[in-house]
Amino acid sequence: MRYVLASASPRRKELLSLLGIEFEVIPAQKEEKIERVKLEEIVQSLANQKANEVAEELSGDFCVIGADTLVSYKGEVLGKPADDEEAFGMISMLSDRTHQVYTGVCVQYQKDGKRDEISFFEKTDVTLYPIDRFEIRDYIKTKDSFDKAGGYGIQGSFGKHVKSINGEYNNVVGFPVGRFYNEMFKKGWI
Ligand SMILES: Cc1cn([C@H]2C[C@H](O)[C@@H](COP(=O)(O)OP(=O)(O)OP(=O)(O)O)O2)c(=O)[nH]c1=O
Repeated sequence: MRYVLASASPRRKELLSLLGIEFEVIPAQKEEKIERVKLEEIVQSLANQKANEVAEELSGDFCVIGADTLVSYKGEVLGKPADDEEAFGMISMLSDRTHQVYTGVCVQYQKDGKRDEISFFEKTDVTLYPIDRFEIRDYIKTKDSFDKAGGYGIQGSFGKHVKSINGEYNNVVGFPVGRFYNEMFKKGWI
């Protein structure tokens, strides 16, 4: 099977590699559109748009994987911060509280001319210790914020501010590899 990851995220590439399958990377290029209200629907719709965009370019047998990660705190949806100030605002809001990280995954699978799909989301609760403004400034100086939903990366130096998580860790990093593997295994696609 020709496995294709429709994502430019280096974290997703690393996480999918854990499954030991050979795959190509063809990132989706278009700006995704948010048309839903519930976060679990938004991340699945965005993942769907990414996977479909790449699948439309392919023919024959393929298995295209798209994913999207967003952070949510009390109804506010946080994507990637546009600049340092926005990152500061996001991390201040998340400090000393519990927020949710949602990743939507969509798999477009085509074999012998038949198309099928998997779509799911995973939610992980993340609780942070209190972080003061000097610590936030120091973190933002590392430039680790800018390409990450919510303005932080749990896998880097920000890890010292994480008190607890409830749910799949890799979901926070951008790809719930455990859930993905199990969904794929049930379908016989891996
Ligand atoms: C919360 C959090 C997010 N992230 C990352 C995962 C995602 O790469 C990113 C959210 O952006 P996404 O838009 O989901 O993905 P992307 O733009 O990196 O890649 P593509 O659209 O091509 O698939 O934030 C972390 O690495 N660590 C974290 O702790």
